[in-house]
Amino acid sequence: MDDKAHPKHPNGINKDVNIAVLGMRNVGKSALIVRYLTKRFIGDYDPEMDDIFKHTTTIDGKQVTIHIMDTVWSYKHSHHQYKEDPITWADGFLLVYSVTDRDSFISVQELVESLRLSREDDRIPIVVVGNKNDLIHMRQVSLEESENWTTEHNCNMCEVSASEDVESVEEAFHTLYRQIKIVHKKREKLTWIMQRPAVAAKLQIRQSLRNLAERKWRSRTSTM
Ligand SMILES: Nc1nc2c(ncn2[C@@H]2O[C@H](COP(=O)(O)OP(=O)(O)OP(=O)(O)O)[C@@H](O)[C@H]2O)c(=O)[nH]1
Repeated sequence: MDDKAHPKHPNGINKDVNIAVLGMRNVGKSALIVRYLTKRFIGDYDPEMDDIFKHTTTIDGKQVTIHIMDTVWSYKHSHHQYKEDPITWADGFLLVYSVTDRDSFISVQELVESLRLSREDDRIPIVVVGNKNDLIHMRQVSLEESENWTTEHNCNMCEVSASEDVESVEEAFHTLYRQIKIVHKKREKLTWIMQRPAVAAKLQIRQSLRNLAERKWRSRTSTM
């Protein structure tokens, strides 16, 4: 299943998409990934199983390839040897909590903040997923609370059950995929604009003027 082939677009932007699944222990990260890849729910997983999966599927009528990384909580302090650092590797993040575990929801909130800080990007694609919504009697986090928090912090969210529902799990991954593609398209457009001769010339002139102004300012301050 593991295949690291990850072709680059001529302008350096990957055509494939990398998704890292993060969240506290026992929230159902592996269950969600297996459900998405195989449409099946498996109760227990081999903790040593491969941590990057390649998946080719059709989204919005297009055939696409997604690489999905399963992680171990807390990946930074665990002894698990990642081939890649999920923070720099991923184009987007699926942050999972369990609706039956308030601490796991708090940890997702912390993850949102720390991912945005470490990637220095407030618009990094993130989808927050509340798993195990089949366990109604054990619920500790309401849908309303989660929706309020994610709206306030500008992320998409959904509730799913890896054990009972295929569609909502698929929708969570595909929503994130679409967000990533929007970011890629914007970046592609920007690269294209920057490479146009007229724009490149303007930028060069602007930079030369800036350098000149800086040199003048330096020589003035050094003679004071
Ligand atoms: N009822 C219910 N149980 C679930 C669901 N998803 C996962 N589980 C169970 O929750 C437990 C943890 O699931 P995992 O997928 O191993 O969780 P994880 O987040 O990958 O855990 P770590 O590998 O320890 O980080 C297992 O016993 C699963 O069977 C769900 O949607 N509903």
